[in-house]
Amino acid sequence: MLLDHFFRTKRPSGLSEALRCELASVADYERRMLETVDRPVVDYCRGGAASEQTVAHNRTAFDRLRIRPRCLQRIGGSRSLTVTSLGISYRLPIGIAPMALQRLAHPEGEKATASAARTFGVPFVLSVLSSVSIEELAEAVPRAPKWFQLYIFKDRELTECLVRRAEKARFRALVVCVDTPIPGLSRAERRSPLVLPPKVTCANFVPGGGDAAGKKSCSASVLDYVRSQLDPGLGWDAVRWLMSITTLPVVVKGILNRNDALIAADIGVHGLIVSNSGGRQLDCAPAAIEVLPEIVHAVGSRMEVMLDSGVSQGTDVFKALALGARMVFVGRAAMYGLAVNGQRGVEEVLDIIKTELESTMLNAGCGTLADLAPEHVCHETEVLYHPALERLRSSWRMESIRSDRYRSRVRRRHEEAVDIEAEVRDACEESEARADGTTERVTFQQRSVDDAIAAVQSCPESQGPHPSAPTLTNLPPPPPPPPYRNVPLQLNVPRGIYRTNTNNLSRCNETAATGCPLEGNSRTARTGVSRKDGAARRLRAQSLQNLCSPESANCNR
Ligand SMILES: Cc1cc2nc3c(=O)[nH]c(=O)nc-3n(C[C@H](O)[C@H](O)[C@H](O)COP(=O)(O)O)c2cc1C
Repeated sequence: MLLDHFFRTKRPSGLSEALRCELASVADYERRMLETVDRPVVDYCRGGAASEQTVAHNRTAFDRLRIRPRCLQRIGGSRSLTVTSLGISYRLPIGIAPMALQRLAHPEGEKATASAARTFGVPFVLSVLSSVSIEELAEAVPRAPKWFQLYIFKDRELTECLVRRAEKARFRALVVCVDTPIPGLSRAERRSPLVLPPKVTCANFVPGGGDAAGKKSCSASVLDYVRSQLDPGLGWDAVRWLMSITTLPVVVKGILNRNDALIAADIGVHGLIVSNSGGRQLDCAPAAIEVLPEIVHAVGSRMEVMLDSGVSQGTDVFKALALGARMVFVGRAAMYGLAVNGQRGVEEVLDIIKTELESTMLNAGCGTLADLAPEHVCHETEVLYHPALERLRSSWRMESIRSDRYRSRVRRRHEEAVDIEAEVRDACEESEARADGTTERVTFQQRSVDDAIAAVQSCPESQGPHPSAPTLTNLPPPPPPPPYRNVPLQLNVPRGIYRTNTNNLSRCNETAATGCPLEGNSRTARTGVSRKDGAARRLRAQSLQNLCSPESANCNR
């Protein structure tokens, strides 16, 4: 009954085509899940530790990375996404992360998720806190590529027993979670505690679910018992111990620090998963994707570095793989699919992510996983604060300031008595501020882009390949700009763009004679001044200017 209450009747038995069309992304599945299961289960699936900053941060950290495509890469016909991990070949570089108590989301629980993983040829990691036991799962989905996640409990006998059961059930790897010295603090759970329905329990710890392990506890508070077995006193020797009792490859999950990664490599673990457990353990931890590059840099050549936390779309997978992850795991994304439509839902979620990954790869110029490289990803700040752009910006700022000065002088000229002497003085000062001998002003775009490229080429960072500007530095020198008089005057130019253009001046003359349709023209037709003949040219420009001024008798506006 209680189980029915949790799996409310809202769950569709099979998704209609129309409904499936609405589910085009993992976010759609998340929204749909809200209507499918009860609030405490929603909180259990979506929630994180304490203020849930890490949960949010996992998302924003991915969003702040930009994908920098390469073009015309001669992408061949082979589009395989196959990856080899821990000696086994998988069809996708995506796995399903361990998640406890999946029968809360769907009656089939872990069996459905593992079946979906088998369909897609990806690894499924069974949580030690699963609601389907090791043996039950192995029997139900014998051919799914299965890994087993465990904690090293206070009771080592219990831990060893679980390892033996996983080995016997032909699991392919052990994933030891090291970021959980105590259970995560969930505020949502504190507000509305999750009451497990009788049929949903930690199946590995109840009689019938196993042998010695089951005898340790069969009370209703199995979960509490398992939680009490978490050991904050563990050290790296415990991982060494685990490796000593099994022949299965050991993967350490929950690494966020390069020093820990180095220790893991030193003691010879086979792989690690850079993870903050989806923000469910330490609030305010860094996003996994943020620390991935430093960890890959530290130990990537010595072991397989994988990642989970925050992966919910193909672009996330692309970014993680480009930054050096061998494989990524999805947690909540799979759980949402499971809650909405069981095995089918998980398959659809995997299909969405796979399709998005393929599309991202092709659009970024990558035909195979081997083509993905760090050059394809950069942080948004690298784009926004690149030295070349800084030059561009400062150039723009200066032009704007000059432009404002110019405009305010024009206003004054029309509103107050014009002090020609002061104007001439101003013009001279302005021309002094420019490089000596400059008699013409070029457009903002031309000058600042040339400056920026020159700056990048001369700055020391650009001597070697600059990670964020490889193409800019490799560019041949830009061709000389076209002769100045050939550049047509732009009417809707941004503030600060003026130039000498006799054609336009004469056009302005013509329009002035017939009635000036565009006052803006007059603003752009300004003559530059040099130190020598600044005053004279300035005066000439001003008289032309006045022809088109609003006060001009020809401009009836
Ligand atoms: C509902 C739920 C239960 C989880 N249970 C476990 C668990 O039993 N053991 C474990 O190591 N990680 C557990 N995790 C963490 C996942 O393995 C994984 O690190 C995390 O979900 C990845 O982040 P993502 O959900 O943003 O993809 C759980 C995550 C969720 C969402």
